[in-house]
Amino acid sequence: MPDGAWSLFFAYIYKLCLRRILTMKIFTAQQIRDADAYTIRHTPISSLALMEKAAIACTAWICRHYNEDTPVYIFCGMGNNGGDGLAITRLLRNRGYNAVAYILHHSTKASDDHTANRNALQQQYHAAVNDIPDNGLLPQLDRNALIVDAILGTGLSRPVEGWIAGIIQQLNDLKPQHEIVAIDMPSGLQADASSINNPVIKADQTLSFEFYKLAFLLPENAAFVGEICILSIDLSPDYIAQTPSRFNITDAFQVRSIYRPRKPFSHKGTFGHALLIAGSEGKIGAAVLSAKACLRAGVGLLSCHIPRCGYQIMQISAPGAMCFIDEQQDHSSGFHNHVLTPEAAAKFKVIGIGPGLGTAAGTSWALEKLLDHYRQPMVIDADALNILASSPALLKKVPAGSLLTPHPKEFERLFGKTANDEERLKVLSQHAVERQLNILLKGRYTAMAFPDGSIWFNATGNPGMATGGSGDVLTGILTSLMAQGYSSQETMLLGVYLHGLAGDHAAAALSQEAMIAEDIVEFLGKTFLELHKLKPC
Ligand SMILES: NC(=O)C1=CN([C@@H]2O[C@H](COP(=O)(O)OP(=O)(O)OC[C@H]3O[C@@H](n4cnc5c(N)ncnc54)[C@H](OP(=O)(O)O)[C@@H]3O)[C@@H](O)[C@H]2O)[C@@H](O)CC1
Ligand SMILES: [K+]
Repeated sequence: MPDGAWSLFFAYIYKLCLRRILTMKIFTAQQIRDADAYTIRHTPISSLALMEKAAIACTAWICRHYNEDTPVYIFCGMGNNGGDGLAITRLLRNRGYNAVAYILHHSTKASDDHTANRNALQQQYHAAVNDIPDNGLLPQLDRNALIVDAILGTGLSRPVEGWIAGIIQQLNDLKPQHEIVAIDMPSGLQADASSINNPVIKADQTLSFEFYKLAFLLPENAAFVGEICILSIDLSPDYIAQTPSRFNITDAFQVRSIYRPRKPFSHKGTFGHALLIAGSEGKIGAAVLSAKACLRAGVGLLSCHIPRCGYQIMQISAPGAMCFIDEQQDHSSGFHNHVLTPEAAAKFKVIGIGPGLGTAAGTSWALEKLLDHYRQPMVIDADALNILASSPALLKKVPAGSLLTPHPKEFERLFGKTANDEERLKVLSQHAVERQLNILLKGRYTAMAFPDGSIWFNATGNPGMATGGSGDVLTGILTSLMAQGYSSQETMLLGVYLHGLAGDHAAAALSQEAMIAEDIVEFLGKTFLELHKLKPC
């Protein structure tokens, strides 16, 4: 290749990598509007051309997923979201689809780009433009038609009510006979605030421009957003790089840049010695799963502190793990003894505690003693969190930098109930900052709060992972990564990503229904191999 071609090629790859890194940011609706305005000001693209780019990307997506026989009804609002819908109608018509736009007059004034696209559509396909006046009725839809929701996007300024709320309700009632694809946002959904109890379109698919919106990642909005596809429209990388975002989402490239492949002269001492305190009578399985995951995730040495009843089970199930056997038969109450002196504590690079631990009085007492002596960051999960939840004084003793891994119920026990998911995120972040802890709130998009106030979301994983023991596996992975020298933040981002991806591989091989927690452990190897193959950007 000639020199000029090489430099163009490298510039293209650089831009791709940069874009990947930048689109991990989750912007507010206002920031998205600013990105739009900045792009129009600083690059040779007009706002109408940007809308055309967005419409081309949506049209291509629709054509990939629905054939030309599908009647397409595109409901458009009066702003630029509606403008997108009008442009999509024209582009679908150009490709031979029977697409018809219905403009809902919820406002007396249309945006400039809406008007321009209305005129363009009308000029080319006069019959494809229909107006529904304020208080007007929806048309009768053909069988198996596709509904495109281009009513309201990021310009939503208040909860929807009245006539337009009724339209949203009627469109939702047309499911499941008709699928709904939402353009940029399901109409009625607020990008940055809770939409609980508001009328919102229930999309099967949301085609979002450039970024995830915070609302997409909140469990309370799952029924509105459906599947998410992020379509790039080349918003200014400069704006994106310069603009701070409190919320972010991890991706493979970022995780790859955290992951450190092994050097040829490494030995097991290089990868740390972890102490896992887990298990009680009837819950030794949790300890085993966690231990297996810890070993599979690459720890150098693993010691497990378990009650007497678990000794043989652990040795047979996870022969790679060493065992400390508690004096108690059915629960542990002597694990604090490992850290009574700084020399003893220094033996372990990290302590992971909680899976299947139980909340016996002796266990609570030992946890308090452990926290009195141990000042290194720990991984704290399950029953250890439940013990902390029962004693605010104990929670205060958790070493700074520790990693807490509550599921929503445990979170509520620790930090109280909240009215909605937006408030829950605030509480999550507030505790991470005030207590200087890393707290990950498990969910479809696990939210990871850092002590600096930022929140990262993870997108790997699937509903098949909602199975007993999945959390124990995560604790094992996190403990393993911390033992190998990853910081608490690196551990959270990398560990949660790996756990989800291993779950995705397990689901692909076995189905979401049939996969069990052990399978997540089994597929960790494939996940590491996949990460290894990626080149860090
Ligand atoms: N960002 C980008 O880079 C790009 C963005 N693009 C697209 O632009 C979209 C944003 O467009 P936008 O700003 O015009 O806002 P939009 O969502 O159409 O709504 C505004 C209209 O709704 C009205 N309205 C508001 N609230 C209401 C309510 N509760 N109930 C009823 N009406 C309500 C409001 O009128 P109002 O009544 O407030 O005077 C106004 O008429 C974005 O989502 C994406 O699709 C792409 O084209 C390309 C690049
Ligand atoms: K929409």
